Amino acid sequence: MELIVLKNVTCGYGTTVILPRVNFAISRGDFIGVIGPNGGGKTTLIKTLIGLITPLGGTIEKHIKELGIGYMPQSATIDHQFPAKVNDVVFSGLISRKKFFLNKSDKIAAHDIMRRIGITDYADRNIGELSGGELQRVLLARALACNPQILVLDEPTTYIDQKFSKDFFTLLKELNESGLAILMISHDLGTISRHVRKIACVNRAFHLHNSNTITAHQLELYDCPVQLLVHK
Ligand SMILES: Nc1ncnc2c1ncn2[C@@H]1O[C@H](COP(=O)(O)OP(=O)(O)OP(=O)(O)O)[C@@H](O)[C@H]1O
Repeated sequence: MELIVLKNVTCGYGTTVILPRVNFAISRGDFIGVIGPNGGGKTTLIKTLIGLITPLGGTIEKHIKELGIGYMPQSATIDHQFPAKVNDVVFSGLISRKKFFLNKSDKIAAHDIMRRIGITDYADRNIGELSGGELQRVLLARALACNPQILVLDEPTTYIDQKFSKDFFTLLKELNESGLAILMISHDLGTISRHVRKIACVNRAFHLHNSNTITAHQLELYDCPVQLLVHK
């Protein structure tokens, strides 16, 4: 079942085209890794998908509910000094243009996801006091709080340690197997290959590779220079 369909979508800013004519669909149960060099357009693509940037051309069809997309931004882009408590940041994932007040069941669902991610102990702390890894967990809980149909992750594992990384991918696998579509940007092709089903190569053009393994030759064909690292 297709959740989002991009038809000839051109992504960019003002008059600057970053990705021309992208054709691609995200379906229930997809797990897509997004790779590409710095400045290739990965974040631009994701921001276009979730509606933070208006496409310069083409159409995006969305067959999802209100708050159907959970977005975990790069933690480096977050203002750590913003005076907000962990609880409030997680609950903010449930706020939309149509819904400004949370009911009891929203809060129970948000607390449940906080428990699954292991952040209940610091629910009342200010986000400015958290380590990079702790903040990343909070951002993941925020993205999942709305029980989304699509989860979009921008470099989610930058600060997290090996132990949580394992729990993190186990949780993603469980959610994905129950139908959640996941789109994950990562510079680590080893991590991508181990967890995703398809790979999107983004370098000022968009190519969808329908497998989780990719060779150096294929990366060259897609004009997508990414280092191939062997993980042991
Ligand atoms: N708000 C903006 N206005 C104009 N150009 C922008 C804006 N944001 C990003 N860009 C440009 O768009 C291009 C693609 O950037 P983008 O952040 O999408 O790349 P990326 O593939 O996510 O890179 P990275 O791996 O470094 O995070 C870059 O050249 C960047 O300078």
